[in-house]
Amino acid sequence: MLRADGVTVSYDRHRVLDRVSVDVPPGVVTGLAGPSGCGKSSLARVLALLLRPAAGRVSVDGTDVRRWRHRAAPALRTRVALIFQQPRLAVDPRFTLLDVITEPLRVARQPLDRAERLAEEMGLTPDLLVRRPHEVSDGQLQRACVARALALRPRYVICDEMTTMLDASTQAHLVARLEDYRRESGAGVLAISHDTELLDRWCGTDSSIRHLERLWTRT
Ligand SMILES: Nc1ncnc2c1ncn2[C@@H]1O[C@H](COP(=O)(O)OP(=O)(O)OP(=O)(O)O)[C@@H](O)[C@H]1O
Repeated sequence: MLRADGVTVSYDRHRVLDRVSVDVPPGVVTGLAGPSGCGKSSLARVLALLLRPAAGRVSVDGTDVRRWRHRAAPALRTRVALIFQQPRLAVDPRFTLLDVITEPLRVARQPLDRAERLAEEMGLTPDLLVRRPHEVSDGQLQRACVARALALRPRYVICDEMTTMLDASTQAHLVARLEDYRRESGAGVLAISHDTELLDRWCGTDSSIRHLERLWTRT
């Protein structure tokens, strides 16, 4: 279980999350809905060990997180992957798409051959893999970011408005690939969106949609 327990986040003196708790169990999709600005991305960054909360606890499979960002224990950090809303802000513009996908494998000193299979599954052809971000569409770049997120076989995948700026067919393709990964690996997915219709479609019957606003008034 990936768990945030009573998490508070403030920027300067502005409190955006006030003792929020959320559980992301393995194996299912958990939906997280809420209007723009309510703190969904902040919670995503906390759960991905990228933002240290002012208060509260985060644990990954029972282990409390004590260090954050680059100081976080690699064994915990690599267990949670985050897919961002805007892929252009999430990649190094000098990288080719293949570099984007292999980056976590290189950092973890793991064999790079998995990258080609991931690229193929994401519908990225070899001619696209040698291009840089400015030479591909948003949808193609987001496919590379999803492949990168899955490279180290994370136990939890957080999708923060992953498909908001993409057309319906790219959106359906990315969701289908993540569903393949979830079923095959038993990973837990946290799907974050203001689009509750998308969450309804994605989460189906074996999952729950939580409304962040409701969560924080309850805690
Ligand atoms: N690094 C930051 N510094 C200062 N304020 C921030 C920072 N990041 C977010 N905020 C503010 O915190 C609040 C919550 O932002 P956050 O991005 O977490 O919300 P969100 O629900 O994901 O919004 P959206 O759906 O529009 O992406 C907003 O008022 C935002 O302006």
